[in-house]
Amino acid sequence: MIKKRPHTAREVAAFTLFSMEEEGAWSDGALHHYLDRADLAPRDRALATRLAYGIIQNRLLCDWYLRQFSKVRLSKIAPRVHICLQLGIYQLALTDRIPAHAAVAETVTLIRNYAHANERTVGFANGVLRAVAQAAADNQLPRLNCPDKESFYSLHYSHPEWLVRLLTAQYGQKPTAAILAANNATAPVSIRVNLLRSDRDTVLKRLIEDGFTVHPHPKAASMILAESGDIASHPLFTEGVVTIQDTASAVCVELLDPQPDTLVLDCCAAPGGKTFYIAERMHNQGTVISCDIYEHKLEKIQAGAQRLGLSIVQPTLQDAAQPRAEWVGKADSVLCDVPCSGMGIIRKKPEIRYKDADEIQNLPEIQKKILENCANYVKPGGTLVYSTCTILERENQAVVQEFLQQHPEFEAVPIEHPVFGTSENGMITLLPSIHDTDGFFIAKLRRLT
Ligand SMILES: C[S@@+](CC[C@H](N)C(=O)[O-])C[C@H]1O[C@@H](n2cnc3c(N)ncnc32)[C@H](O)[C@@H]1O
Repeated sequence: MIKKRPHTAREVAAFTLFSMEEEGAWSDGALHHYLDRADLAPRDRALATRLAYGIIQNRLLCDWYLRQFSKVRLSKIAPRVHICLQLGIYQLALTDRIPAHAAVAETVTLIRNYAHANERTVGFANGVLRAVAQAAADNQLPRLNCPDKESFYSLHYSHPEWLVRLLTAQYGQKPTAAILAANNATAPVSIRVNLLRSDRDTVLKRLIEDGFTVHPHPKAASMILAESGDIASHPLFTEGVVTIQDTASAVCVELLDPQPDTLVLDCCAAPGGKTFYIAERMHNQGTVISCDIYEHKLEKIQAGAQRLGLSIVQPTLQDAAQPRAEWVGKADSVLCDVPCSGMGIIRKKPEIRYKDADEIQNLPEIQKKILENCANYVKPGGTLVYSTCTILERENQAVVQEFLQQHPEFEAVPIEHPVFGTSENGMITLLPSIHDTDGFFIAKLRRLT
């Protein structure tokens, strides 16, 4: 992290982007780190947030504009200078409320102060930004000229072309455009009420009294949607009355339908969001074995269970791809919420879209191994749910279909849920563009023998 204390919204945004580039920091963690240190007025906090996320959400488009105006190749521009130029171009070309002179002057100041730039580089950046500002003022910004719809969407919505092509092959052109647009929109914060401690109406009333803009989810009975406010700092959160959880995750647990006094195995459980809802739906009666492969992540499960008063949760170190003899045939319900590419949660973590395509190529192999192994823990008549927070079929339907072909002892269970509707083949994909949730896949299976 950058040691200096940021003093302006643009410094917070720049430091956040530098940390992501230089240390691989996540956008939300880095942004909050610098916002906490900056002590900005609410308006400037909002501007810093908008700039940081705006650049991540529009990086490819900003670079395209930069290429049109820069005589220097992008690969030859130093990383911090490049980030500052993206910051300037975003303000000049893609927003309409920020005065151009402030965008140019403050970007040049950032380059001078934080990008280790010499006068020649500062002059180059100044020239590029002034040219963009002039073109924007004259309504003469270059128009995207792309050979096909996919390459146009890729630039227009700043998603890599391989991802756009994959989504188009799966969902079609128009639905893909809607998904990409939804990925760049602001997601509401969704809150789930711990029904062991309160009820939705009471929580809604309290949050409204405390100045939050909240309303009940129109289709998910357990959820509240908040448009603003820091729920995690509210006493209702610290006292374990509410959890921040996407509606799609709640739907996943509702389809698993865990019952009190049963044994549930949550095989890839950290940080524990679904485990907590499972234990709440079991009225804190029975056992939830909550596994993860990383020991340090088990502490998060433990802390969350304690906060919510859930004593039946047992955080357990276990590789879900490796057999554990004493669990075979014992569980009433098994949840495999497997590691995935995360291409459904771009709305919340915008940088996920830029993951290396090769790095996520082998995920289906790991996912199949986990499903294959954890299926052995389900007792006859028991339920197996496979889920991911991605919308790529190769990690979803393809994994489950192959599993079902090889395991006639399992059958798909038709799904009916108010948030999604019905699915005869036991598989559903929730989409930000349709369901206003994270992109999420859920398959519900039953063990016959
Ligand atoms: C999608 S996240 C789970 C989210 C969690 N179910 C929740 O609702 O909060 C996947 C988790 O699987 C864990 N994981 C990855 N590989 C694993 C493995 N082989 N066995 C068990 N856990 C694994 C990761 O550490 C990560 O915490």
